[in-house]
Amino acid sequence: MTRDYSQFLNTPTPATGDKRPLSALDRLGWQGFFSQQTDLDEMASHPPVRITEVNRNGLRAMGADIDLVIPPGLEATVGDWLMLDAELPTHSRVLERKSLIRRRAPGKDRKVQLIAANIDTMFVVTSCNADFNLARLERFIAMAFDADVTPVIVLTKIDLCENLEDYVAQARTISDLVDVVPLNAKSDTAREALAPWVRAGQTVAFLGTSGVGKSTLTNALGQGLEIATQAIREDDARGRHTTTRRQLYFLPGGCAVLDTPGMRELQLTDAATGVGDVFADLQELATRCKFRDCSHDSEPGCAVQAGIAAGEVDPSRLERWRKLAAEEAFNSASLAQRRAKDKSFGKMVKTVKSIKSRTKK
Ligand SMILES: Nc1nc2c(ncn2[C@@H]2O[C@H](COP(=O)(O)OP(=O)(O)OP(=O)(O)O)[C@@H](O)[C@H]2O)c(=O)[nH]1
Ligand SMILES: [Zn+2]
Repeated sequence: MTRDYSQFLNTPTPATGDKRPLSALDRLGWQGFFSQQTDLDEMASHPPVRITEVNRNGLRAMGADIDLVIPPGLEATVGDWLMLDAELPTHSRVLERKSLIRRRAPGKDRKVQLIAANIDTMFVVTSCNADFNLARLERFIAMAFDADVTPVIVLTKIDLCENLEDYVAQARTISDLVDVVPLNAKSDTAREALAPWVRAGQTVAFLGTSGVGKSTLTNALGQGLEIATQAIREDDARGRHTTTRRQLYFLPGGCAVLDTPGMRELQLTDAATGVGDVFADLQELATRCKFRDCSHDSEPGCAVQAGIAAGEVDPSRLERWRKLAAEEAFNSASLAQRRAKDKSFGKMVKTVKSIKSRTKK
């Protein structure tokens, strides 16, 4: 007997003009991508729940009429969808992710940490002032591409800036695939400007350095919900302030907003694909260099240098590509690779020290 799954398997992402009432799952960000991974039987016995919060007690999971805390032990992160095993919650099945933002933990063990899953849009926020930095924007965009998240560049503080066109033009040089949205985060029009991405059933996040307007924008979307100020700050062992909570907030219109400090401090790691996507034009050009390991410096037959000579390639962009690729490679290096590097670095330091001490004597 074939069962008719069509009713729930075709859960389209609600469109802007869609007046259909939103189900509890819609509001949590349930999409066709997830329903395709399950069936009615499983949904009945193991209902879908989304991880909306990660804290010390475990993972908070919400579904239709479900709100529980799963104790630590499940390899899942905020934004994940699970098919809940009510008896043994830590054995719940984690659904395949639409997108995943990870990072390597700083410090010795360099374990990969899951930051957030199933984000649809990442607003990369910068302001039209000294914060604006093309290299940093490119790095954030590369991260988004690598995580399979759609990046959108948001330029804030346009009300305080005189040469807006310059900023917009520069931001547009980054990638043809990325929209650029200039706005005043404090004005009533901010919500409207982000509306194409902030839709029911979608999950969005803000990324950017401190003071660029992420909280202001988050609050603008929430209409006075004071979302971003709800994060709990605690002192860590070293007396620094850290936000221990990572949380998804749900807007009245049915869109989820992620607020996590981890997102704000992302280092570029394991994002070689993303870097390649941002600099796709240069990467393509480089395939025509004479040598496969061309460093695009002074090698003969370098197609990239030829592009610069012909005025088709911006030399500063090549420079940023190099730096970003190097940063990515360094941060993504395995512990063993780093140890090897550290060893040779350590040797060098020793040599320098012994030379110094000898010359002192
Ligand atoms: N005039 C103007 N002020 C803005 C705009 N966006 C943000 N601000 C102001 O800039 C300051 C910093 O904004 P926040 O929203 O706190 O910045 P943030 O990115 O959340 O900063 P962190 O929480 O430190 O990461 C606040 O005083 C805002 O009112 C803007 O578009 N125009
Ligand atoms: Zn080359």
